Amino acid sequence: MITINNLSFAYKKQKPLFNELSLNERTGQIIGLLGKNGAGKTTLLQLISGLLTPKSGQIDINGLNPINHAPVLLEQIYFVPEEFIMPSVKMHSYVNGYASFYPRFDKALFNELIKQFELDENKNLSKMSHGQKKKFRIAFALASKCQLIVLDEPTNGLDIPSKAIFRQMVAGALEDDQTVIISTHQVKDVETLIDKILLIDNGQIIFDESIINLSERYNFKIVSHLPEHTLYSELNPMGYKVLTPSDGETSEVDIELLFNAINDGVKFNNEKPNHE
Ligand SMILES: Nc1ncnc2c1ncn2[C@@H]1O[C@H](COP(=O)(O)OP(=O)(O)OP(=O)(O)O)[C@@H](O)[C@H]1O
Repeated sequence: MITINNLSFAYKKQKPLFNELSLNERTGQIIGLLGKNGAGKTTLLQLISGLLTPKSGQIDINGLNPINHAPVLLEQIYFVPEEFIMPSVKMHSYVNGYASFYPRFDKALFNELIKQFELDENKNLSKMSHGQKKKFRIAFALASKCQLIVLDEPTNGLDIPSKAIFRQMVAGALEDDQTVIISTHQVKDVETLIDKILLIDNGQIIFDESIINLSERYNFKIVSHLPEHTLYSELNPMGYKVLTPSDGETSEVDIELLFNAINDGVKFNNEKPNHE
């Protein structure tokens, strides 16, 4: 559904940010896009959403190039930026005006989501707090039922209960034909949600792996003594957080540990472990 071939991009008077970046993602996944500050996550999301134009290379979303702004594609992409300004209108007026751009918009779902987020639909959007505005945009994005939902740092500004509600909403509100890309540094907020991890560095996707494969091939554990086959470890109040090849048990992927291990140069392979 999302195919990127040899994408190159540079901001004006800046050195190239992406150089021949390629990517192929099937429909129906929740993708976590990770990377250090300035790696280009927001820029890549904007390119995918048709808000920026590549210098060269092709982006293809459901067979269409987002930069052509075809209405049939625009009505299937919803992008929630990290920072945004809301107009001075009441929530219900905004929804009445903008929902019609999204043919699959589900008003009942929207009402349910704003109830869960404890938002008041009679409130003026411009007078909402940062976290409330963010919750409104997330609720609108999910209710849009767009085939591609792009969320840039969605949990920044959300209070602790809202982060859990966010996870439940995303997990519960999606159809099989929807793909969600979440760019975040708050990996704990999405750890139980995402199906795969993309890691961007130096203008390239340097890691592209499903959570299920990672949990089959590697163990992420807290131990008091370093095991023999430790690939990467970090000191922890309980001893060590360690990454090892799988011993046959599956363990939940610790994305922060994984991220640090990749940055430390640990090599991950595609082979399934043999425990016979
Ligand atoms: N409008 C712009 N003009 C020029 N340079 C820009 C612009 N927007 C971003 N950049 C630069 O492009 C690079 C990538 O920025 P981007 O915001 O995509 O990174 P990011 O991975 O989302 O970063 P962060 O994690 O800090 O949010 C940075 O070096 C940034 O300074």
